[in-house]
Amino acid sequence: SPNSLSQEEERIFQYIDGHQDEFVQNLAGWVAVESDSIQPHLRAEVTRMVKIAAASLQDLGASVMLRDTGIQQLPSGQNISLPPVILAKLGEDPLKPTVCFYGHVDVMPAKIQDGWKTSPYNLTEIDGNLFGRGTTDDKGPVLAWINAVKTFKALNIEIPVNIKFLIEGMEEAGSIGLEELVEKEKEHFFSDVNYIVISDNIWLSTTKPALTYGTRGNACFSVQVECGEKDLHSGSVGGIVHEAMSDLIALLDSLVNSCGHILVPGIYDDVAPLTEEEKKQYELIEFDLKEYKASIGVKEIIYDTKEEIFSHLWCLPSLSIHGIEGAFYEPGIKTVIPSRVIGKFSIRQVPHMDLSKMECQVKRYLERIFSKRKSSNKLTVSMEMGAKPWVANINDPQYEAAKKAIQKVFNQDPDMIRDGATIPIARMFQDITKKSVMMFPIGAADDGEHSQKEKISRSNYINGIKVFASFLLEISKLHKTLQEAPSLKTMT
Ligand SMILES: C[C@H](N)C(=O)N[C@@H](Cc1c[nH]cn1)C(=O)O
Ligand SMILES: [Zn+2]
Ligand SMILES: [Zn+2]
Repeated sequence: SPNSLSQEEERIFQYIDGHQDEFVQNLAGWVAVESDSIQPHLRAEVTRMVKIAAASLQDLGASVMLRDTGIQQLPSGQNISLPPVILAKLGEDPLKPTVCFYGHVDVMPAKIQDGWKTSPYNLTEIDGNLFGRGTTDDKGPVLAWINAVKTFKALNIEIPVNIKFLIEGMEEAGSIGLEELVEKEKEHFFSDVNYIVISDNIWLSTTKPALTYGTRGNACFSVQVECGEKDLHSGSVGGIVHEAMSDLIALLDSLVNSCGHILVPGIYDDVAPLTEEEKKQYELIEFDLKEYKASIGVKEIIYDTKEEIFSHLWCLPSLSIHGIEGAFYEPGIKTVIPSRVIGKFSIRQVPHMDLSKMECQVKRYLERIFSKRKSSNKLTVSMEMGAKPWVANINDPQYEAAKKAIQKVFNQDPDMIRDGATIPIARMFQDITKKSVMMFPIGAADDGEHSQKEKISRSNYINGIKVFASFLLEISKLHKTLQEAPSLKTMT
Protein backbone atom coordinates (compact mmCIF):
# COMPACT_ATOMS: atom_id res chain seq x y z
CA SER A 1 0.00 0.00 0.00
CA PRO A 2 1.20 3.58 -0.55
CA ASN A 3 1.18 4.01 3.22
CA SER A 4 3.42 1.06 4.03
CA LEU A 5 6.48 2.16 5.95
CA SER A 6 10.09 1.75 4.85
CA GLN A 7 12.52 0.10 7.29
CA GLU A 8 13.92 3.53 8.04
CA GLU A 9 10.47 4.93 8.86
CA GLU A 10 9.73 1.89 11.06
CA ARG A 11 12.91 2.58 13.04
CA ILE A 12 12.15 6.27 13.34
CA PHE A 13 8.57 5.71 14.53
CA GLN A 14 9.65 3.00 16.99
CA TYR A 15 12.31 5.30 18.43
CA ILE A 16 9.76 8.09 18.89
CA ASP A 17 7.29 5.74 20.60
CA GLY A 18 10.05 4.40 22.85
CA HIS A 19 11.13 7.89 23.90
CA GLN A 20 7.67 9.34 24.55
CA ASP A 21 8.26 10.04 28.22
CA GLU A 22 11.54 11.79 27.54
CA PHE A 23 9.81 14.02 24.94
CA VAL A 24 7.00 14.82 27.37
CA GLN A 25 9.59 15.69 30.05
CA ASN A 26 11.28 18.12 27.59
CA LEU A 27 7.92 19.80 27.12
CA ALA A 28 7.36 20.00 30.90
CA GLY A 29 10.71 21.80 31.23
CA TRP A 30 9.74 24.37 28.59
CA VAL A 31 6.21 24.91 29.94
CA ALA A 32 7.74 25.68 33.37
CA VAL A 33 9.19 28.94 31.97
CA GLU A 34 6.68 31.82 32.20
CA SER A 35 7.73 33.29 28.86
CA ASP A 36 4.78 35.68 28.58
CA SER A 37 5.58 38.30 25.93
CA ILE A 38 2.61 40.53 26.77
CA GLN A 39 3.53 41.56 30.32
CA PRO A 40 6.73 43.64 30.30
CA HIS A 41 7.85 42.49 33.77
CA LEU A 42 8.22 38.94 32.39
CA ARG A 43 10.51 39.90 29.49
CA ALA A 44 13.57 38.32 31.15
CA GLU A 45 11.71 35.00 31.23
CA VAL A 46 11.03 35.24 27.47
CA THR A 47 14.74 35.82 26.85
CA ARG A 48 15.61 32.90 29.16
CA MET A 49 13.19 30.70 27.17
CA VAL A 50 14.72 31.75 23.84
CA LYS A 51 18.15 30.79 25.21
CA ILE A 52 16.85 27.38 26.36
CA ALA A 53 15.51 26.74 22.84
CA ALA A 54 18.85 27.89 21.37
CA ALA A 55 20.70 25.42 23.62
CA SER A 56 18.43 22.56 22.42
CA LEU A 57 19.31 23.44 18.82
CA GLN A 58 23.00 23.57 19.67
CA ASP A 59 22.67 20.07 21.18
CA LEU A 60 21.39 18.91 17.77
CA GLY A 61 24.64 20.16 16.25
CA ALA A 62 23.06 23.21 14.61
CA SER A 63 24.98 26.45 14.30
CA VAL A 64 22.91 28.96 16.21
CA MET A 65 22.84 32.75 16.08
CA LEU A 66 20.91 34.92 18.53
CA ARG A 67 19.91 38.09 16.69
CA ASP A 68 19.11 41.28 18.52
CA THR A 69 15.94 43.00 17.26
CA GLY A 70 16.15 46.20 19.30
CA ILE A 71 13.70 47.70 21.73
CA GLN A 72 9.96 47.88 22.28
CA GLN A 73 8.39 51.18 23.20
CA LEU A 74 5.56 50.61 25.67
CA PRO A 75 2.41 52.82 25.63
CA SER A 76 3.75 54.39 28.88
CA GLY A 77 6.77 55.65 26.90
CA GLN A 78 9.11 53.20 28.67
CA ASN A 79 11.56 51.25 26.46
CA ILE A 80 12.30 47.57 27.04
CA SER A 81 14.55 45.16 25.13
CA LEU A 82 13.04 42.71 22.72
CA PRO A 83 14.11 39.10 23.22
CA PRO A 84 16.63 37.82 20.65
CA VAL A 85 15.47 35.82 17.63
CA ILE A 86 17.07 32.44 16.92
CA LEU A 87 18.44 31.79 13.44
CA ALA A 88 19.88 28.28 13.30
CA LYS A 89 21.02 25.94 10.55
CA LEU A 90 21.89 22.30 10.31
CA GLY A 91 23.39 20.96 7.08
CA GLU A 92 24.56 22.75 3.94
CA ASP A 93 24.42 20.06 1.28
CA PRO A 94 23.71 21.73 -2.10
CA LEU A 95 22.08 18.50 -3.31
CA LYS A 96 19.42 18.62 -0.59
CA PRO A 97 16.44 20.98 -0.29
CA THR A 98 16.47 23.46 2.57
CA VAL A 99 13.44 23.56 4.84
CA CYS A 100 13.06 26.49 7.22
CA PHE A 101 10.88 25.93 10.25
CA TYR A 102 9.25 28.85 12.09
CA GLY A 103 7.78 28.72 15.60
CA HIS A 104 7.61 30.80 18.78
CA VAL A 105 8.43 30.13 22.41
CA ASP A 106 6.58 33.05 24.01
CA VAL A 107 3.11 32.50 25.43
CA MET A 108 -0.08 34.35 26.28
CA PRO A 109 -0.49 35.44 29.94
CA ALA A 110 -1.85 32.76 32.31
CA LYS A 111 -2.67 33.01 35.99
CA ILE A 112 -4.26 30.37 38.20
CA GLN A 113 -6.86 33.04 39.24
CA ASP A 114 -8.05 33.14 35.60
CA GLY A 115 -9.78 29.83 36.34
CA TRP A 116 -7.14 27.22 35.52
CA LYS A 117 -7.94 23.81 37.02
CA THR A 118 -4.22 22.93 36.86
CA SER A 119 -1.21 25.12 37.46
CA PRO A 120 -0.53 26.76 34.04
CA TYR A 121 3.26 26.47 34.24
CA ASN A 122 3.32 22.93 35.62
CA LEU A 123 2.65 20.43 32.83
CA THR A 124 -0.12 18.13 34.07
CA GLU A 125 -1.24 14.98 32.28
CA ILE A 126 -4.93 14.08 32.65
CA ASP A 127 -6.52 11.30 30.56
CA GLY A 128 -3.89 11.52 27.83
CA ASN A 129 -3.94 15.33 27.64
CA LEU A 130 -0.95 17.47 28.56
CA PHE A 131 -2.31 20.68 30.13
CA GLY A 132 -0.24 23.85 30.49
CA ARG A 133 0.35 27.27 28.92
CA GLY A 134 2.22 26.90 25.64
CA THR A 135 1.67 23.15 25.27
CA THR A 136 -0.05 23.62 21.90
CA ASP A 137 0.76 27.34 21.27
CA ASP A 138 3.56 26.96 20.48
CA LYS A 139 6.16 25.19 22.64
CA GLY A 140 4.80 21.69 21.85
CA PRO A 141 5.06 22.08 18.04
CA VAL A 142 8.54 23.71 18.28
CA LEU A 143 9.77 20.82 20.42
CA ALA A 144 8.12 18.32 18.08
CA TRP A 145 10.33 19.67 15.26
CA ILE A 146 13.44 19.57 17.42
CA ASN A 147 12.63 16.03 18.57
CA ALA A 148 12.02 14.89 14.99
CA VAL A 149 15.53 16.03 14.03
CA LYS A 150 16.93 14.57 17.27
CA THR A 151 15.50 11.19 16.27
CA PHE A 152 17.45 11.14 12.99
CA LYS A 153 20.61 12.01 14.92
CA ALA A 154 20.00 9.39 17.64
CA LEU A 155 19.50 6.66 15.03
CA ASN A 156 22.46 7.80 12.95
CA ILE A 157 20.15 8.27 9.95
CA GLU A 158 21.24 11.00 7.58
CA ILE A 159 18.92 14.02 7.82
CA PRO A 160 17.45 14.14 4.29
CA VAL A 161 17.26 17.95 4.08
CA ASN A 162 19.21 20.99 5.21
CA ILE A 163 17.19 22.42 8.01
CA LYS A 164 16.94 25.98 9.29
CA PHE A 165 15.06 27.26 12.33
CA LEU A 166 13.69 30.73 12.97
CA ILE A 167 12.34 30.85 16.49
CA GLU A 168 11.07 34.03 18.09
CA GLY A 169 9.74 35.20 21.44
CA MET A 170 7.33 38.02 20.51
CA GLU A 171 4.68 36.33 18.33
CA GLU A 172 1.80 36.79 20.75
CA ALA A 173 2.55 40.52 20.86
CA GLY A 174 2.51 40.75 17.05
CA SER A 175 6.07 39.57 16.17
CA ILE A 176 7.54 42.98 17.01
CA GLY A 177 10.91 43.49 15.30
CA LEU A 178 10.73 40.38 13.14
CA GLU A 179 9.82 41.94 9.79
CA GLU A 180 13.02 44.07 9.80
CA LEU A 181 15.09 40.95 10.54
CA VAL A 182 13.49 38.94 7.71
CA GLU A 183 14.09 41.88 5.38
CA LYS A 184 17.78 42.04 6.41
CA GLU A 185 18.19 38.28 6.02
CA LYS A 186 16.36 37.97 2.69
CA GLU A 187 19.60 37.57 0.72
CA HIS A 188 21.46 35.73 3.49
CA PHE A 189 19.68 33.31 5.83
CA PHE A 190 16.73 32.88 3.43
CA SER A 191 18.67 32.84 0.16
CA ASP A 192 18.94 29.03 -0.10
CA VAL A 193 15.63 28.20 1.64
CA ASN A 194 13.22 26.24 -0.57
CA TYR A 195 10.30 25.75 1.78
CA ILE A 196 9.07 27.58 4.89
CA VAL A 197 6.95 25.58 7.32
CA ILE A 198 5.02 27.14 10.19
CA SER A 199 3.59 24.95 12.95
CA ASP A 200 1.53 27.29 15.10
CA ASN A 201 -2.15 26.55 14.71
CA ILE A 202 -4.66 23.74 15.17
CA TRP A 203 -6.80 21.33 13.17
CA LEU A 204 -10.48 21.99 12.52
CA SER A 205 -11.33 18.58 13.98
CA THR A 206 -10.31 16.74 17.13
CA THR A 207 -9.28 13.65 15.17
CA LYS A 208 -8.63 14.56 11.55
CA PRO A 209 -5.32 16.25 10.65
CA ALA A 210 -5.24 19.41 8.56
CA LEU A 211 -2.93 21.52 6.43
CA THR A 212 -3.49 25.27 6.50
CA TYR A 213 -3.14 27.53 3.47
CA GLY A 214 -4.46 30.85 4.80
CA THR A 215 -4.84 32.99 7.89
CA ARG A 216 -6.66 36.22 8.71
CA GLY A 217 -4.70 39.33 9.61
CA ASN A 218 -5.27 41.31 12.78
CA ALA A 219 -5.43 44.97 13.73
CA CYS A 220 -5.35 45.65 17.48
CA PHE A 221 -6.89 48.92 18.69
CA SER A 222 -6.92 50.74 21.99
CA VAL A 223 -9.57 53.33 22.80
CA GLN A 224 -8.80 55.53 25.78
CA VAL A 225 -11.25 57.79 27.60
CA GLU A 226 -10.03 60.15 30.35
CA CYS A 227 -12.35 62.05 32.66
CA GLY A 228 -9.95 63.54 35.17
CA GLU A 229 -6.60 63.37 36.83
CA LYS A 230 -7.61 60.91 39.57
CA ASP A 231 -10.31 58.34 40.36
CA LEU A 232 -13.44 59.81 41.94
CA HIS A 233 -15.89 58.79 44.70
CA SER A 234 -19.09 57.71 42.95
CA GLY A 235 -21.22 59.01 45.82
CA SER A 236 -19.51 62.36 46.15
CA VAL A 237 -19.57 63.29 42.46
CA GLY A 238 -21.69 60.60 40.73
CA GLY A 239 -24.33 62.35 38.60
CA ILE A 240 -22.44 65.58 37.97
CA VAL A 241 -19.48 64.40 35.85
CA HIS A 242 -19.23 62.70 32.44
CA GLU A 243 -17.88 59.27 33.34
CA ALA A 244 -15.06 57.75 31.27
CA MET A 245 -16.35 54.21 31.75
CA SER A 246 -19.88 55.04 30.47
CA ASP A 247 -18.38 56.70 27.39
CA LEU A 248 -16.12 53.73 26.77
CA ILE A 249 -18.91 51.14 27.13
CA ALA A 250 -21.03 53.13 24.62
CA LEU A 251 -18.11 53.29 22.20
CA LEU A 252 -17.35 49.57 22.48
CA ASP A 253 -21.05 48.73 22.12
CA SER A 254 -21.21 50.70 18.88
CA LEU A 255 -18.62 48.51 17.14
CA VAL A 256 -20.39 45.21 16.51
CA ASN A 257 -23.94 43.86 16.75
CA SER A 258 -25.07 40.68 18.50
CA CYS A 259 -24.72 38.67 15.26
CA GLY A 260 -21.07 39.60 14.88
CA HIS A 261 -21.72 42.14 12.11
CA ILE A 262 -19.20 44.99 12.30
CA LEU A 263 -20.94 48.37 12.42
CA VAL A 264 -18.03 50.52 11.26
CA PRO A 265 -19.14 51.97 7.89
CA GLY A 266 -17.14 50.80 4.87
CA ILE A 267 -15.41 47.92 6.63
CA TYR A 268 -16.76 45.24 4.28
CA ASP A 269 -16.19 47.29 1.09
CA ASP A 270 -12.97 45.62 -0.08
CA VAL A 271 -13.54 42.06 1.21
CA ALA A 272 -12.66 39.55 -1.52
CA PRO A 273 -15.79 37.62 -2.58
CA LEU A 274 -15.96 33.91 -1.85
CA THR A 275 -14.85 32.05 -4.97
CA GLU A 276 -16.40 28.89 -6.43
CA GLU A 277 -13.01 27.18 -5.94
CA GLU A 278 -13.04 28.02 -2.24
CA LYS A 279 -16.62 26.71 -1.93
CA LYS A 280 -15.48 23.44 -3.54
CA GLN A 281 -12.67 23.16 -0.96
CA TYR A 282 -15.28 23.52 1.80
CA GLU A 283 -17.28 20.64 0.40
CA LEU A 284 -14.28 18.36 0.80
CA ILE A 285 -13.96 19.12 4.51
CA GLU A 286 -15.71 16.75 6.90
CA PHE A 287 -17.39 18.87 9.55
CA ASP A 288 -19.42 17.75 12.52
CA LEU A 289 -21.12 20.79 14.04
CA LYS A 290 -21.86 19.04 17.34
CA GLU A 291 -18.25 17.90 17.73
CA TYR A 292 -17.00 21.37 16.82
CA LYS A 293 -19.20 23.09 19.40
CA ALA A 294 -18.04 20.62 22.06
CA SER A 295 -14.40 21.15 21.10
CA ILE A 296 -14.59 24.93 21.57
CA GLY A 297 -16.82 24.51 24.65
CA VAL A 298 -19.91 26.49 23.62
CA LYS A 299 -23.59 25.49 23.39
CA GLU A 300 -24.49 27.50 20.28
CA ILE A 301 -22.78 29.30 17.46
CA ILE A 302 -24.33 31.97 15.26
CA TYR A 303 -24.31 29.94 12.01
CA ASP A 304 -25.19 26.36 11.25
CA THR A 305 -24.07 25.55 7.72
CA LYS A 306 -20.51 24.57 6.87
CA GLU A 307 -20.26 27.28 4.21
CA GLU A 308 -21.48 30.05 6.56
CA ILE A 309 -19.17 28.94 9.37
CA PHE A 310 -16.02 28.64 7.24
CA SER A 311 -16.65 31.86 5.34
CA HIS A 312 -17.22 33.81 8.59
CA LEU A 313 -14.08 32.32 10.11
CA TRP A 314 -11.74 32.58 7.16
CA CYS A 315 -13.07 34.99 4.50
CA LEU A 316 -14.89 37.69 6.47
CA PRO A 317 -13.57 40.10 9.09
CA SER A 318 -14.57 39.80 12.74
CA LEU A 319 -14.34 42.22 15.64
CA SER A 320 -13.67 41.05 19.21
CA ILE A 321 -13.59 43.09 22.40
CA HIS A 322 -10.81 41.83 24.67
CA GLY A 323 -10.78 43.88 27.83
CA ILE A 324 -10.66 47.19 29.67
CA GLU A 325 -7.53 48.50 31.36
CA GLY A 326 -8.11 50.74 34.37
CA ALA A 327 -11.57 49.34 35.19
CA PHE A 328 -12.32 47.74 38.55
CA TYR A 329 -12.49 43.99 37.89
CA GLU A 330 -11.79 42.26 41.17
CA PRO A 331 -14.47 40.45 43.23
CA GLY A 332 -16.47 42.65 45.61
CA ILE A 333 -17.55 46.25 45.43
CA LYS A 334 -15.46 49.39 44.88
CA THR A 335 -17.63 52.49 44.53
CA VAL A 336 -15.25 54.33 42.28
CA ILE A 337 -15.41 56.32 39.03
CA PRO A 338 -12.22 55.33 37.20
CA SER A 339 -10.39 58.38 35.82
CA ARG A 340 -8.89 56.72 32.76
CA VAL A 341 -10.00 53.54 31.01
CA ILE A 342 -8.61 51.88 27.90
CA GLY A 343 -10.76 49.49 25.87
CA LYS A 344 -8.94 46.86 23.77
CA PHE A 345 -10.45 45.36 20.64
CA SER A 346 -9.17 43.83 17.45
CA ILE A 347 -10.40 43.31 13.91
CA ARG A 348 -9.37 40.14 12.08
CA GLN A 349 -8.92 41.14 8.46
CA VAL A 350 -9.17 39.20 5.23
CA PRO A 351 -7.94 39.71 1.65
CA HIS A 352 -8.21 42.45 0.17
CA MET A 353 -8.81 44.79 3.09
CA ASP A 354 -6.35 47.62 3.52
CA LEU A 355 -4.93 48.14 7.02
CA SER A 356 -4.47 51.91 6.89
CA LYS A 357 -7.84 52.49 5.23
CA MET A 358 -9.47 50.43 7.96
CA GLU A 359 -7.57 52.33 10.67
CA CYS A 360 -9.04 55.61 9.35
CA GLN A 361 -12.56 54.14 9.11
CA VAL A 362 -12.43 52.96 12.74
CA LYS A 363 -11.01 56.23 14.11
CA ARG A 364 -13.48 58.39 12.19
CA TYR A 365 -16.43 56.26 13.30
CA LEU A 366 -15.49 56.23 17.01
CA GLU A 367 -14.90 59.99 16.98
CA ARG A 368 -18.37 60.49 15.46
CA ILE A 369 -20.07 58.25 18.06
CA PHE A 370 -18.18 60.05 20.84
CA SER A 371 -19.08 63.53 19.62
CA LYS A 372 -22.79 62.59 19.64
CA ARG A 373 -22.49 61.91 23.40
CA LYS A 374 -21.46 65.53 24.01
CA SER A 375 -19.04 64.34 26.67
CA SER A 376 -16.35 66.65 28.04
CA ASN A 377 -13.93 63.72 28.35
CA LYS A 378 -10.82 63.14 26.25
CA LEU A 379 -10.86 60.37 23.64
CA THR A 380 -7.73 58.80 22.08
CA VAL A 381 -7.98 55.94 19.57
CA SER A 382 -4.85 54.17 18.32
CA MET A 383 -4.02 51.10 16.27
CA GLU A 384 -1.32 49.33 18.29
CA MET A 385 -0.52 46.55 15.86
CA GLY A 386 -1.42 45.47 12.34
CA ALA A 387 -0.71 42.14 10.63
CA LYS A 388 -1.88 41.27 7.14
CA PRO A 389 -3.83 38.16 6.09
CA TRP A 390 -2.03 35.36 4.23
CA VAL A 391 -3.17 32.89 1.53
CA ALA A 392 -0.84 30.33 -0.08
CA ASN A 393 -0.79 28.26 -3.23
CA ILE A 394 -1.89 24.76 -2.21
CA ASN A 395 -0.27 23.32 -5.32
CA ASP A 396 3.22 23.99 -3.93
CA PRO A 397 5.14 20.69 -3.67
CA GLN A 398 5.52 20.89 0.09
CA TYR A 399 1.73 20.50 0.51
CA GLU A 400 2.03 17.24 -1.45
CA ALA A 401 4.89 16.02 0.76
CA ALA A 402 2.99 16.94 3.94
CA LYS A 403 -0.10 15.03 2.69
CA LYS A 404 2.05 11.94 2.16
CA ALA A 405 3.55 12.25 5.65
CA ILE A 406 0.06 12.63 7.15
CA GLN A 407 -1.10 9.52 5.28
CA LYS A 408 1.81 7.54 6.75
CA VAL A 409 1.21 8.62 10.34
CA PHE A 410 -2.56 9.13 10.52
CA ASN A 411 -3.72 6.88 7.70
CA GLN A 412 -5.99 9.57 6.24
CA ASP A 413 -5.92 12.64 4.02
CA PRO A 414 -5.81 16.02 5.78
CA ASP A 415 -8.52 18.66 5.69
CA MET A 416 -7.28 21.60 3.61
CA ILE A 417 -8.23 24.59 5.73
CA ARG A 418 -7.68 28.26 6.40
CA ASP A 419 -7.41 29.60 9.94
CA GLY A 420 -9.29 32.51 11.47
CA ALA A 421 -6.30 33.42 13.67
CA THR A 422 -3.16 35.29 12.69
CA ILE A 423 0.51 34.41 12.29
CA PRO A 424 1.93 37.88 11.64
CA ILE A 425 5.05 36.52 9.98
CA ALA A 426 3.25 34.25 7.44
CA ARG A 427 2.44 37.03 5.00
CA MET A 428 5.77 38.79 5.60
CA PHE A 429 7.68 35.57 4.79
CA GLN A 430 5.74 35.20 1.55
CA ASP A 431 6.05 38.86 0.49
CA ILE A 432 9.67 39.40 1.49
CA THR A 433 11.34 36.07 0.72
CA LYS A 434 8.98 34.98 -2.13
CA LYS A 435 9.34 31.40 -0.84
CA SER A 436 6.60 28.81 -0.52
CA VAL A 437 4.95 28.98 2.92
CA MET A 438 2.85 26.21 4.47
CA MET A 439 1.22 25.84 7.85
CA PHE A 440 1.48 22.33 9.26
CA PRO A 441 -0.49 22.09 12.53
CA ILE A 442 -0.32 19.21 15.00
CA GLY A 443 -2.74 20.47 17.67
CA ALA A 444 -6.42 19.47 17.72
CA ALA A 445 -9.55 21.67 17.61
CA ASP A 446 -10.15 21.28 21.35
CA ASP A 447 -6.65 22.37 22.44
CA GLY A 448 -7.94 25.68 23.83
CA GLU A 449 -5.18 28.01 22.60
CA HIS A 450 -5.08 31.19 24.76
CA SER A 451 -7.60 29.64 27.21
CA GLN A 452 -7.47 28.37 30.81
CA LYS A 453 -7.58 24.81 29.50
CA GLU A 454 -4.73 24.91 26.99
CA LYS A 455 -3.45 21.41 26.25
CA ILE A 456 -2.02 19.14 23.61
CA SER A 457 -2.83 15.46 23.72
CA ARG A 458 0.11 13.11 24.27
CA SER A 459 -0.87 11.35 21.05
CA ASN A 460 -0.93 14.55 18.96
CA TYR A 461 2.44 15.58 20.35
CA ILE A 462 4.06 12.20 19.70
CA ASN A 463 2.41 11.75 16.29
CA GLY A 464 3.45 15.33 15.56
CA ILE A 465 7.10 14.33 16.02
CA LYS A 466 6.53 11.37 13.68
CA VAL A 467 4.74 13.41 11.02
CA PHE A 468 7.50 16.04 10.97
CA ALA A 469 10.19 13.34 10.63
CA SER A 470 8.17 11.73 7.85
CA PHE A 471 7.71 15.12 6.13
CA LEU A 472 11.48 15.62 5.98
CA LEU A 473 11.83 12.27 4.18
CA GLU A 474 8.92 13.00 1.81
CA ILE A 475 9.98 16.52 0.86
CA SER A 476 13.51 15.35 0.11
CA LYS A 477 12.15 12.60 -2.21
CA LEU A 478 9.70 14.96 -3.92
CA HIS A 479 12.26 17.72 -4.31
CA LYS A 480 14.65 15.29 -5.98
CA THR A 481 11.94 14.08 -8.38
CA LEU A 482 11.05 17.67 -9.25
CA GLN A 483 14.65 18.56 -9.92
CA GLU A 484 15.05 15.57 -12.21
CA ALA A 485 11.74 16.27 -14.03
CA PRO A 486 10.77 19.92 -13.41
CA SER A 487 7.74 19.65 -15.72
CA LEU A 488 6.03 17.55 -13.02
CA LYS A 489 5.84 20.65 -10.84
CA THR A 490 3.34 22.30 -13.12
CA MET A 491 1.26 19.13 -13.33
CA THR A 492 0.54 18.95 -9.57
C1 LIG B 1 -2.34 31.34 15.70
C2 LIG B 1 -1.24 31.75 16.65
N1 LIG B 1 -0.94 30.65 17.49
C3 LIG B 1 -1.68 32.93 17.48
O1 LIG B 1 -2.23 32.73 18.55
N2 LIG B 1 -1.48 34.14 16.98
C4 LIG B 1 -1.93 35.36 17.62
C5 LIG B 1 -1.12 36.48 17.01
C6 LIG B 1 -1.64 37.84 17.27
C7 LIG B 1 -2.55 38.48 16.52
N3 LIG B 1 -2.74 39.67 17.09
C8 LIG B 1 -1.96 39.75 18.15
N4 LIG B 1 -1.30 38.62 18.25
C9 LIG B 1 -3.42 35.56 17.35
O2 LIG B 1 -3.92 35.16 16.30
O3 LIG B 1 -4.09 36.12 18.24
ZN1 LIG C 1 1.11 30.78 18.38
ZN1 LIG D 1 -1.20 32.34 20.33
